[in-house]
Amino acid sequence: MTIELRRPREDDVTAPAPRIADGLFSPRQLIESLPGAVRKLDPRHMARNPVMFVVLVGSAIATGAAIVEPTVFSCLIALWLWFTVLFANLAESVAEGRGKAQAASLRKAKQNTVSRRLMPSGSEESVPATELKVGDLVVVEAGETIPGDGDVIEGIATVDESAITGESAPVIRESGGDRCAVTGGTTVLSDRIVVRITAPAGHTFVDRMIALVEGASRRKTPNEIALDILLAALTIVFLFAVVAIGPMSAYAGAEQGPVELIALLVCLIPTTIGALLSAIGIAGMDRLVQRNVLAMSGRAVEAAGDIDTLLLDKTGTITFGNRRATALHPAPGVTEAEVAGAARLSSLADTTPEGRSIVELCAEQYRLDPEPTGVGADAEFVPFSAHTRMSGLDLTDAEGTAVRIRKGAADAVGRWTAQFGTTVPAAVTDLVTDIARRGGTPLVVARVSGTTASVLGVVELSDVVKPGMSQRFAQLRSMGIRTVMVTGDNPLTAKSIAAEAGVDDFLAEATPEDKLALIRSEQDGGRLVAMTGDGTNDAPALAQADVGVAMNTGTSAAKEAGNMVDLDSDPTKLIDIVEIGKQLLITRGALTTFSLSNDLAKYFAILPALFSGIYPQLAALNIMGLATPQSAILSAVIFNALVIVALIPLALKGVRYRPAAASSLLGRNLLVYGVGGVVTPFVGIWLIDLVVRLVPGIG
Ligand SMILES: Nc1ncnc2c1ncn2[C@@H]1O[C@H](COP(=O)(O)OP(=O)(O)OP(=O)(O)O)[C@@H](O)[C@H]1O
Ligand SMILES: [K+]
Ligand SMILES: [Mg+2]
Repeated sequence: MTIELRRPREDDVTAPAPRIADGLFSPRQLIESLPGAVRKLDPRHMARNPVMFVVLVGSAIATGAAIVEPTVFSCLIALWLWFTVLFANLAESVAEGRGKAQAASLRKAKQNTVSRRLMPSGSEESVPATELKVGDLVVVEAGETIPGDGDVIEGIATVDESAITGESAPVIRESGGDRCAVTGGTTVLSDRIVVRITAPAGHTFVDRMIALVEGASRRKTPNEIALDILLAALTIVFLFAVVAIGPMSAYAGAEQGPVELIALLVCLIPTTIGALLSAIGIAGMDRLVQRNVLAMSGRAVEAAGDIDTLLLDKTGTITFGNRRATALHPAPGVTEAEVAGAARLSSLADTTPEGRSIVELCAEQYRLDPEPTGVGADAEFVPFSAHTRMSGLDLTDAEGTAVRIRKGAADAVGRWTAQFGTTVPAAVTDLVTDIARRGGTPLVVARVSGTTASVLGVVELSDVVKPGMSQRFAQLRSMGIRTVMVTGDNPLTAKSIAAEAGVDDFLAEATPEDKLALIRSEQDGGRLVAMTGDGTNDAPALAQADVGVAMNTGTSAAKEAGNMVDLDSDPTKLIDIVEIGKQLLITRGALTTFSLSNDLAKYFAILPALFSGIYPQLAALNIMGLATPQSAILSAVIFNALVIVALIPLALKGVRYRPAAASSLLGRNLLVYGVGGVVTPFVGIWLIDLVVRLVPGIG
C-alpha cells in the first residue's frame, strides 16, 4: 500500500492550536480578565473560598457602615475591601483565561462535521456528527474530518492530529493493534478507514479537553482541601479575637467602629494565599497543557511531584510500536515454504499490526497470496490475547484431520506443544535466543496435526527504540526516580531493549495482572508510582498508578484509564510532569509562608494605630512612623490588596525550580519567603502611607 502524504494547508481548520509561551504574563491579561473577576463576586462562587468569603461579608458590612456614616476613611476602606475581593477573583480569572484561547481553537476542531454512517446493509447515510451513537460505524476518507472518537476497525491511514496535538507531522492509525484509536476533530490525510464510534457526542476527547483547559472540571485536591481547612481555622481564630477586641476596647474607653475592626480582621487573616490558592492549581494544570499533557486530575499533578518509581511498557512506549515481521527462520528439517505457509495461515485473520506484517512478508518474499480464497470457510480463528500470547487457527485438512496452527511467544507456544509431548528443539531455542538478544521479538510457529505437534520455525519481529531515551532516563535517575520497563515480551528481548533504552530494571513476560501487581507492591512499600503505557493491556495498571500517563497513540481504553494523556506520546515527558508537580507544591508552600509571615507584620501597623490612644506605650511599636491611625489602617488594607495583584505573576509562573534535595529547597524557601514576607509589608505600608497621608481627612 502506498501512503500519500498531504501537507496541511495554512488555512485548514485544523491548523495547530496556538500555544501560549510558557510563563508569559502581560498586564493586558489582567484587564481582559476583569469581567470574569466581577462575575465571580457571586456569593455562591465565593462560598467555596472561606477566607475570601469573610472578606466579601466584611466588604458588605463596611459599605453599609460607610453609607450610614460617610467619612473619607470609611468610604476608602470599603472601596479597598471590595478591591481585595476583586483582586482574588482576578487571580483565578487570569489563570483560567490562559486556557480560553486554547478552548476556542479546540471548539473549531469540533465544528459541525457531517459523517458517513455505514448501514448494516452496507450503504452509507449522511448524519451530523452530533447524532452519532456508540457502536456506529463511519467511513472516513482522505481529506475528511473524523466525526468522533473511535477505533479503526478496517484499513490504515495517515492522520493529521495537529488540531489536538499542535504537531504537524502526520501519524499512522490502523486497525487491530495499540494504534487503532482515532480522535474526533482530526483529519484523514490519505486512504480510507472505517471507525467504530466509542464515545457519545458531547463526551469526546475534545469535549474533555475543552472542559479541562477551561477549568470547568477542576475539583479541589486533598492537599488543597487540607490547606483550605487550615486557612479557615485561622480565619475563625482571628474572627473571635477581633470580635473580642470590640467590647474590650470599649471597656478601656477607646471604642472601635465596625470599619476599623473589619480592616483589622482582613489584614490578619491569610488573604494572600486564600486569594491565590486556586490560581496556583489552575496554573499548574495549564503548564502541563503547554507541554502537551492533559491532566484529568489535579491530585495526579501533585502526586507527580513526589514520584519514586516509573513503570513503562515497552512496545509503543519505549519503542515506536510498529513491530514488523522482517524474517522467517525454519526449524531443522522444515522447508522455508512450509514455515511461511503456516505463519501466513495463522495470521490471515490476525488483525494486529504484527499479524498483518507477517502476511505482507509472506506475500513479498514467498509470493503467497495475501487474500486467498477458500481458506476460512471451515477454519476457526483464534485471536491474539495478552494472556495467551498466541494467535492462530483451527481447521480440518483435505484428509479430514484436525489441524491447529499457532504462533506466539516462545514460552507460550512451548507450553502448548508440550501438552502433545513435543518440546521445542534446541536449534529453534537458539534462534529464539539469537533474535531476542538483538532486541527483536521472536514468534514461534507450531502445528498440531491430529495429536502430533511439530515446531516449524520462528518469525522475527523488529521494533525500534525511540531516540533520546537513555539521556532522558539518566535525567530521571538524577531526580531520584527508578525506571522499570514492564513488557509482555520475553526476558532476552526485554533485557536487550532495557539496555538500549537505559532503564534501571525490567519485568518480562508480564500479563496485565503482573503489571498491576507490580504497581500494588511498590505502593505497599510506601512508594508513589507513575505508569506510562499505550495498550489495552496497560489499562488496569494505568488506573492503579498514582500517576497514569497514557500515550496519545494508544488505545481508548488506555486513555480512559489513566489520569493524564501525553499528546506527544513521549514516555520521558514524565520529567516535565514531575518538575511541574514539584513546582506546584513548592509554589503553594512558598506563597503560604509568605502570606502568613506577611500578616504578622501588619500587626505592627494596625495594633498601635488602634490602641495607642489607650496605651501610649504601644506607640513604640509604630516603627514605620505612620502619619495617623487612620492612614496606618488604610495603608495596611491597601497593601493587603495590592500584594495579591503583585503576586499573581508568581502564582501563575511558579517559583523557580531547580533539581535539589527536598530539605535544602525547603530551607531556602522558608528563608526567602518567610523573611521576605515579614520585611515587604514594612516597606510597602510605609510607602503607601507616604501617599495616603496626603488625602484630606486621612493624614
Ligand atoms: N499477533 C500476535 N500473535 C501471536 N503472538 C503475539 C502477537 N503479538 C504479540 N505476540 C506475542 O505476545 C507477547 C506479548 O504481547 P503484548 O502485546 O501483551 O506485550 P508487548 O506489546 O510485547 O509488551 P508491552 O506490554 O511492552 O507493550 C509478545 O511479546 C509476542 O511474543
Ligand atoms: K491578610
Ligand atoms: Mg503494548
